[in-house]
Amino acid sequence: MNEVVLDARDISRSFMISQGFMRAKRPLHAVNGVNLKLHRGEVLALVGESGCGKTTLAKMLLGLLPPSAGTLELDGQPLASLSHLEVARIVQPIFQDPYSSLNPRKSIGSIITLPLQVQGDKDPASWRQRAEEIMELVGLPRRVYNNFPSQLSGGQRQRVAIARALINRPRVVICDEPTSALDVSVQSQILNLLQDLRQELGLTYLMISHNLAVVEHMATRIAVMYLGRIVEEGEAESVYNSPRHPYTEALLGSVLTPDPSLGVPDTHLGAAYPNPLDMPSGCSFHPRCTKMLPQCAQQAPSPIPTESGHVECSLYEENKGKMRITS
Ligand SMILES: Nc1ncnc2c1ncn2[C@@H]1O[C@H](COP(=O)(O)OP(=O)(O)OP(=O)(O)O)[C@@H](O)[C@H]1O
Repeated sequence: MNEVVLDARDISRSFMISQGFMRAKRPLHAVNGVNLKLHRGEVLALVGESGCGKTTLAKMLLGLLPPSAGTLELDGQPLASLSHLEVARIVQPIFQDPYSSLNPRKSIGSIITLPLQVQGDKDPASWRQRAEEIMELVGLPRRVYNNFPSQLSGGQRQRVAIARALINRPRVVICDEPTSALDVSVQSQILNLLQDLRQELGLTYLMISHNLAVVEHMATRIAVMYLGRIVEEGEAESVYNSPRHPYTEALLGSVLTPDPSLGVPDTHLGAAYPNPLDMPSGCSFHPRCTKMLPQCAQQAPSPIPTESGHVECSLYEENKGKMRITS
């Protein structure tokens, strides 16, 4: 369980944003100094509101977007030294929308076997057999091999996406909201399937969600992201049962507005999600925090170790390597 399969050290990614004609471009810090370790066999849930940087972080971990700063290692090797094909053999994504992530003109068989072709598998005669094996594992009947995505239900399409991701037996799977586009009745079936596959194939998951409840029964660890930073991280049970960061508490209470672009002030938190181009001074959460201290508007908190992770909040201070509440 202690083998590190993915290690992100202080990684950041910014985008230069133009705010209109004749105005200078400004950096938007989508991911801002994130440290994250994925240990073999664990399910790390990355949670946070829309726009906090989850997808940007996932794209960097998949080698699809280079970090502006920091280092990334996959299976002990610097990600920057690996080719796209090598990265794809180690880490694979499963996206949220099985309607748009599958090519409607390709048959299920060709969708599932495409990664074998891309990786230059030398034995095309075995592709169908390998596809059927993985179809059985994900609960898809063999008879759909020659069907097209439009002939399948949403749940079956997500099973196709899972089969495609797993056919080359990656070690890490990044699941980006894997059930949010599905009917509620199907969501738990897909989560249970992912859980079974993890055990059977020894997989490690990074599960991205804006909703802590969705990942509740799967996560072994939880990382809470806010405006590009991991503000709290730790063992799932500890984060659920005794959340330290006021933002984690708010997420657990599910009181956040789902779409920050709506600019709707959240009644519980008192203010809308900030514009990432105009980051608040000090602690970036302070304008919405119900427990704000006088220093929070000026001073960005440093990470403080907890029993199983860390929290970035001035309510706590480090005392001989342990955390205590600021007096
Ligand atoms: N290619 C890009 N160019 C400019 N800005 C970007 C780009 N990609 C992301 N951003 C900005 O970076 C910030 C983080 O976006 P990101 O998509 O990573 O967040 P997210 O948490 O995944 O959101 P969602 O849950 O809606 O997918 C947002 O403010 C977004 O507008």
